[in-house]
Amino acid sequence: MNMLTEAAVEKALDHKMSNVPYKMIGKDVSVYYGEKRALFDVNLNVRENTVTALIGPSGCGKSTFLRCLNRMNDTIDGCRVTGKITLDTDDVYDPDIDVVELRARVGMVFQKPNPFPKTIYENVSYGPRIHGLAKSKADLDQIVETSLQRAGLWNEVKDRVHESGTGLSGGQQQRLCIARAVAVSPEVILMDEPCSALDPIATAKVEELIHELRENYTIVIVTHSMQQAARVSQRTAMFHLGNLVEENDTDKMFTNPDDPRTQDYIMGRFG
Ligand SMILES: Nc1ncnc2c1ncn2[C@@H]1O[C@H](COP(=O)(O)OP(=O)(O)OP(=O)(O)O)[C@@H](O)[C@H]1O
Repeated sequence: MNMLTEAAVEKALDHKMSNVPYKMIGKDVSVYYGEKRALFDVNLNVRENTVTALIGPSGCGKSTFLRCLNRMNDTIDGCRVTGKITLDTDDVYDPDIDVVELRARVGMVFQKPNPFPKTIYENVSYGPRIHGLAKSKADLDQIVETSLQRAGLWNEVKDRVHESGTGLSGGQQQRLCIARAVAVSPEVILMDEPCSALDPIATAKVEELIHELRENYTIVIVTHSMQQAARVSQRTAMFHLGNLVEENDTDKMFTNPDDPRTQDYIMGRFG
């Protein structure tokens, strides 16, 4: 298949996004930090094997919504979430759900690469070990290798997996964090501005990786970069002042959005 045909197929697939099933459903999601309300009845669904970008001006609630998806807001004192979020058929906020298990199914990559101050091997093998995913040392070795391969890092580190993860470059550290998230076989990966601390070359590598990861995982990414949202995502959701303004196929959002606030934000008129 030549490049043109491939691009045409990709485009056609993008236009069929409305047929892609939902992996996560957010219904009437509101979030309060003490008295302050940060999200207002957000209805946003995340499609399977799709990259969904969350955009909007600073403080509009993108990270707050992202953190609802794997209950990371539980760790913030005074934070209260109402509404309903499901992962497949499971209620994410069911009091009986095992939150550690949930966060393995819905992994997270943060803004600043945050490897543990341990070896590359230990960074990637920690999750599989605590979740009992490997029966033997050989199994664990295999998981580490596959995860580093999926994160596009294996070739760069295969001769030094027993050296410190913090000795890697910023971009390599972020790919190590992606390998660490991938190692526990998540279904969804949440990324909160994963490239904001990276230079353009490292950013391009991570973006390429996000594109590849979509084959096996559902991805939700918060980004301040309109170019990045347009490059990596198939669906885009625009937030403003705690409200979901619009959610649509990414190419429609960037060419013919339904809401004037989306148009203004994309054109750099506010935010
Ligand atoms: N831990 C917290 N305690 C109190 N208020 C918070 C907390 N985290 C976020 N907020 C408030 O909730 C609102 C939404 O913040 P959030 O970080 O979700 O926005 P954002 O769109 O991700 O912003 P940015 O693009 O600047 O990261 C803001 O008004 C913010 O001040």
